[in-house]
Amino acid sequence: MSEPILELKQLNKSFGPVHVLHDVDFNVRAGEVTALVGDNGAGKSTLVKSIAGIHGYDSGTVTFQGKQVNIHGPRDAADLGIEVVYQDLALAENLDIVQNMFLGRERGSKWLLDEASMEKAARETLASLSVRTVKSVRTPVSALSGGQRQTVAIAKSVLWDSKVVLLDEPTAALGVAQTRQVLDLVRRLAEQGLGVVLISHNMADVFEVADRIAVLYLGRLVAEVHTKDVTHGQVVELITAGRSGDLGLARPEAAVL
Ligand SMILES: Nc1ncnc2c1ncn2[C@@H]1O[C@H](COP(=O)(O)OP(=O)(O)OP(=O)(O)O)[C@@H](O)[C@H]1O
Repeated sequence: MSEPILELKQLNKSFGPVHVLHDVDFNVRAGEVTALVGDNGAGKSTLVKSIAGIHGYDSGTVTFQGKQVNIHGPRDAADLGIEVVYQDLALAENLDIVQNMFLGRERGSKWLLDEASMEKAARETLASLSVRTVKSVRTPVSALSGGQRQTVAIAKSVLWDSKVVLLDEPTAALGVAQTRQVLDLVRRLAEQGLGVVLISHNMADVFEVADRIAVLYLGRLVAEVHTKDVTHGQVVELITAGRSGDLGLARPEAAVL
């Protein structure tokens, strides 16, 4: 079993009087896809935003590549190589793929921002992820399908030597074929050695690509299990009830309670 690249311990987060995350332990492992699942309001987005530095956490520790780190803002997360691909994707419609992939990344770039090198880097990144659905990197985002947009947003997140990528419902708005392409891409990220976190409500997607499943229930991490050790039914039970009697009896060692 690989050591976690990112390890959260006893994380707590409140918004005013609302205690959202309770002593959450959560691990991300390089080369693996960890699905983060839980009902609406369970705290998935709050956990991801804590990791991404969008908002802080009140207590707990974050260890990255074996060292304890502080993530106080998005810059801290980006400097560590932690990237989040949000559902709204934050792509600029009127700009092309290359421009979007470099948007907001002007500072401290490893490439001088001349058009030719940006275009080359964009093309190479898409090629390294075996993305073939996008014909030209000069296509404006407004002309791309939902799946292609998702692909561009994911490729953007790995352009900068990322180590951990968190994907918020990447297939939520996609059709069957596009979902297929994005799930393939999610697997390839892990195969390239990244630690991948997939937030999803779709059990079929989760069971298809995730190596592990972490379940949040009312702000508590109630289980972290190997996908191969559980059934859909057990995971649904963990999501809806915070426990699975079945799992408890059959494989007490599988759930970290
Ligand atoms: N900025 C905020 N201020 C106050 N409460 C918040 C804030 N952000 C989230 N919450 C509360 O935290 C809880 C968890 O919300 P969160 O969005 O993290 O859940 P989620 O698991 O991502 O849900 P969903 O699947 O619906 O996106 C909810 O009760 C929500 O109302």
